[in-house]
Amino acid sequence: MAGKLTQRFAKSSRKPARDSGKVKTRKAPSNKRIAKPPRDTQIKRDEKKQGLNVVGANELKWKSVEIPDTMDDFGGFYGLEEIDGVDVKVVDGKVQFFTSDESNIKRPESEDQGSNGEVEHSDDQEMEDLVEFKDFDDIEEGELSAASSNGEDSGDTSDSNLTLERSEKEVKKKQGHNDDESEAETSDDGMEGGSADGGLDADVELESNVFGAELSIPDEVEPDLLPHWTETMNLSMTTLQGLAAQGFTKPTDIQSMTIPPALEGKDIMGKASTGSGKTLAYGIPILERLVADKTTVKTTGLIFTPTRELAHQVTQHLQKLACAIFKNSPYAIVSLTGGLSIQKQERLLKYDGCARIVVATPGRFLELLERDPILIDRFSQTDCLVLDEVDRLLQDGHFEEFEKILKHLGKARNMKKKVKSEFAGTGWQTMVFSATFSVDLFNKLSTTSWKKVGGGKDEDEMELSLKHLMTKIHFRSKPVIIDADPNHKIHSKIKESLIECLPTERDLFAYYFLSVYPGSTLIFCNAIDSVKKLNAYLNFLEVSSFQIHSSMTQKNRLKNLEKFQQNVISNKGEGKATVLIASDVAARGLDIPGINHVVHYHLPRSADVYIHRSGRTARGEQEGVSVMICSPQEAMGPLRKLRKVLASKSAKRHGKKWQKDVPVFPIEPSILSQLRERGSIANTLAEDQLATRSLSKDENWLKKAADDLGIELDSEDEQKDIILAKNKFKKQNKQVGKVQLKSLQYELKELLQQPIRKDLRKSYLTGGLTNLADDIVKNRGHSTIIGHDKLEALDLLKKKNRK
Ligand SMILES: Nc1ncnc2c1ncn2[C@@H]1O[C@H](COP(=O)(O)OP(=O)(O)OP(=O)(O)O)[C@@H](O)[C@H]1O
Repeated sequence: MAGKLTQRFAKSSRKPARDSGKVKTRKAPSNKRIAKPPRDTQIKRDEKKQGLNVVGANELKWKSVEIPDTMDDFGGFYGLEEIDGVDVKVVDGKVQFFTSDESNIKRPESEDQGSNGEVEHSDDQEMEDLVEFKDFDDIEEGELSAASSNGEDSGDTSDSNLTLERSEKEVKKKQGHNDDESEAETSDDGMEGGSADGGLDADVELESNVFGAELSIPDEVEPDLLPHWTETMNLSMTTLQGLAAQGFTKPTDIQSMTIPPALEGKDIMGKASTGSGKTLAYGIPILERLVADKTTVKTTGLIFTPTRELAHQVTQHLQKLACAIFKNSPYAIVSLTGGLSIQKQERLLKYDGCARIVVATPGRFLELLERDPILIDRFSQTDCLVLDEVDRLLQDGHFEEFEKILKHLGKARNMKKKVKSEFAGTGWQTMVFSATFSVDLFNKLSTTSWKKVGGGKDEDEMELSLKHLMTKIHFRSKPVIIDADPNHKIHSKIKESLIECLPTERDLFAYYFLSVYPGSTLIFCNAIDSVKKLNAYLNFLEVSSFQIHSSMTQKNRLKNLEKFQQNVISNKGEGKATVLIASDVAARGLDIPGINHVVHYHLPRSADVYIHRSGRTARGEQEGVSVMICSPQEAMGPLRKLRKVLASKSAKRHGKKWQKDVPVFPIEPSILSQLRERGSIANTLAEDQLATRSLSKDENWLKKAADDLGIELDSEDEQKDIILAKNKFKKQNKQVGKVQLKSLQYELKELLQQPIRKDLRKSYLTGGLTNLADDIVKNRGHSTIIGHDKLEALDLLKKKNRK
């Protein structure tokens, strides 16, 4: 019987591989899931006899489904389309549509029709339907099996989980949503989102995978090409190819200490500094298991991360490692996170060969398990469980979700054990990792009493943390404890420093730092409001600045990460700063290549956050700078505590003063004074911009609420609500009139055109102490400050440390 079909219309704008002919020439994999044409044709003929038209998805006249504005969980529903009077059948794993109602079919005038009225499909058309289906979130069974099991081309490999859904955006636009300003996912402070980059084009798609890069994979790797790997561990050719493709010639400390026991199946508790390669320390053992497990299609490894970005990044990292076998299988290693369509993820998980390794955030993973018990069964058979950034995963909020996940999977696993002995295992291998295990680090820096949490004074920090972990995670036995860098809490390649200033001058000092030390800088703020304000401020000062915080939509977060990275490359040659301003959503795990400086606009609330934030620089073999902007009040309390917690054991033993631990960053007053005026105007403009946006949002919200309630709103109602009125008044106070706005903008423009000079000296091109002309010709001087040396913040701090 014909029913009502509902389809999620979410075409990727990426060009499918159809043109290349690769899809057409795809061969069936060994499990023969590709549709068999003869039977297919027979069914079409039978249906025709019954007066039914067999049509492609593209030829149906889908109608948009109205979604009520009040539905807040729009992630999976915007862009829904439906149709009546169409029957759908799966024939040999291929979806077919049948309808007797001609009005359901789009008929372009030029289209050829066969004598019986059936649309003749060319081969190309059929292929288009197949590709379209993948993009509709509905994936052809044979196609996926083919892609994932034999590694042949499955079309556009860039269509990963990061793919954006155009129609979703279009519908949102129609409904008056600005992407950058929509969706408060886990809003810390209840504030609205803001323009990500002061006018980011909402139609811009992600052009590349944010964390991805093209690799050239060697066909074979002679073991003696990677002796550092092959001499100490027995790795498959697949892994060696992945390592060689990325140029990783030797394991990092945490990798050489972790991989051998992990390959033996031991549970691991691993600690190593930020940026030291922990992802591959657990990724390689999982890949080795997967390569050895040729017969099954089960999920070999289940990896949990606390943030979505980190899950996507880990996925990319493992995809690169496994490039030799999964080069063209974008779904073999997948991330399951919130912020992206749950329906798509559910469909994906139904196919054999997909999700051999899963990287998930606990919230979305639990949601998926609770919607489909079959998934509980499937994931309970996994071999290996990893908790990346375990200390964060087990903190409030996440832990309840994680505990439920463990309960579901554990129960299913035990049941299997009783019923079918071949499924019985001794439990999965568990590996947990972080750069911060010490309980001390988690104490809030702002608390007045400084208490050491934990047991005896001399008890090892890792042992203490393990006790804590053992109560939460069920290891099979006591795990192997690995501490790759017991003497350092902060990565030894990070040079720390401190800028003291008044709380109201943070913006100015941040601008100073960026002006004198251009490069790629990641600035962390404690509040989303501050992220938005600083972003607007820097944009007015013509600094390339982007923002990322938890009240932005997931895709805008990823988009801004991508834009930041693109700008880092283009600005580098010109000696200009590129800035990413972030809330702590970006503090953990993110591996953004080439960050030169991390600036703590506010001191973080705990020492572990400080370590993770700072660790966004000095990744892998690189060095980096971490600068704290600190008010006198912060210096008295939180900073003191922070330095005490971070002090190395030897410094503590020698009674070294915490103040000497971190050098003060040198500031040149003459340069600062030249930045003051422009900074002040930018500040007024930024406040005006944010207040105006916020007021217009409030107004829309009030109007909508009144409409929903069917009441008429007049300005007196607003006046009566004291909080509303106060808020409005506060914001209005920050606005400047149109005329003043124009004049300020003009003034700022003029100021920005004036060059900044070292020591406010009148410098002459060929005279004076510095020969500017010579500097310019030899590209020696500072790119924006006349008469100033080109100096890296890192070199400056190294010199200072030596002194
Ligand atoms: N053996 C290796 N040789 C060279 N570079 C490596 C090696 N292993 C990993 N890397 C690189 O080092 C960087 C940091 O790796 P990774 O993200 O795994 O660090 P991490 O220890 O997990 O950091 P965090 O604690 O901040 O999450 C990455 O860019 C990665 O590609």
